[in-house]
Amino acid sequence: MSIPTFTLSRTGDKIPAVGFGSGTKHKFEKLNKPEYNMQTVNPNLVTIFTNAIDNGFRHMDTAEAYLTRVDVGQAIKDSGVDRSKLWVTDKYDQGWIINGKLYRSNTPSGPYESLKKGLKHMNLEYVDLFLIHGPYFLKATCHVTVEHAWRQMEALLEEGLVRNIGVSNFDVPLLQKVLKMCKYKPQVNQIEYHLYLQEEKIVDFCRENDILVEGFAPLTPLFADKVGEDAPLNPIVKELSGKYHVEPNHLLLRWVYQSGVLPITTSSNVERMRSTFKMFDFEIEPEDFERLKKIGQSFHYRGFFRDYFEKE
Ligand SMILES: NC(=O)C1=CN([C@@H]2O[C@H](COP(=O)(O)OP(=O)(O)OC[C@H]3O[C@@H](n4cnc5c(N)ncnc54)[C@H](OP(=O)(O)O)[C@@H]3O)[C@@H](O)[C@H]2O)C=CC1
Ligand SMILES: O=C1Nc2ccccc2C1=O
Repeated sequence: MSIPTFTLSRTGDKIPAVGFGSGTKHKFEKLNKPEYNMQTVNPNLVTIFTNAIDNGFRHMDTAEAYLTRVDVGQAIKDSGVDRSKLWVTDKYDQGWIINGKLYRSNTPSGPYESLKKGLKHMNLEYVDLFLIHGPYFLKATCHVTVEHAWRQMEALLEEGLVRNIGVSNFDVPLLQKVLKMCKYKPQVNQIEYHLYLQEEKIVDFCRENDILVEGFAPLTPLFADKVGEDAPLNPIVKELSGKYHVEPNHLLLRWVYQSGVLPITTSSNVERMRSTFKMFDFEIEPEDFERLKKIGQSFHYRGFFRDYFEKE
């Protein structure tokens, strides 16, 4: 099975067009178990990530903040897949404010030291993509400004320890700040993106600047605990899943992909992992694509980083 790719503008590197996340539920599987930490593997997670690779994923998404670097590294080793055939994305933990609570960075000195640690924990010589994870550059979270952090990202690039650099959860003003001072532009911005959060301003800005958008939480419209029982897409998702003979998750992933955004999804379920790639076996017709888009725009839902993005 060959997975479609997106091409990054500066290097021409080809990134598999769907990624497997080791954050969200897996992050909590690590954080909530005091017997594990960022240096010790959780065998359950290694099994899940190895299953993902065994069942076709070639793009793994991890982060310092997830504590799952070591589990992803072990899964890569256990899978036996050649390193050159896998895409690995990692992220620098600059610290957070979530629901008003402050979380300090794991590496306040910045991305340089973070990545060095990460390579050790993953047992890798390089990562394909390294991102600044979030927009929270406060004295209380880390010791670098976003500009200092970006210089460190560029140093990692020049040393060959990372093949591409980018950001995550950056809005337009923060992207502009980096573009103004950078030697190498961000290649990627990973943001929350789904039918109920289409982020047109950020996506258009990224497109104009050759920055690939990756979308996390692409399946959000499926979850009644997030969007409610009567969310407006429910009937059309049912109708079109029937029309295209796919499951609702395939339709949602396909919509993200067809909109030019690379979805980062995850699962612990082997059957769901295996069937994810059905998203590449059909095409949503333009009229259906637009109907989904329009109905999606009639409702707003953001699951992550409301403190930052919904402050005004
Ligand atoms: N940069 C950032 O700040 C962030 C990055 N991320 C990255 O994105 C990744 C994915 O994020 P996430 O929000 O989990 O993505 P998704 O929207 O893909 O949701 C994944 C969840 O959906 C469930 N699921 C999958 N398929 C189905 C289905 N057919 N029906 C019902 N439930 C289903 C999975 O559970 P099950 O195991 O039961 O299949 C899993 O818990 C993260 O792991 C992380 O790597 C996420 C958040 C923030
Ligand atoms: O996957 C993630 N879950 C999170 C929760 C809080 C902050 C960042 C993240 C992720 O990147």
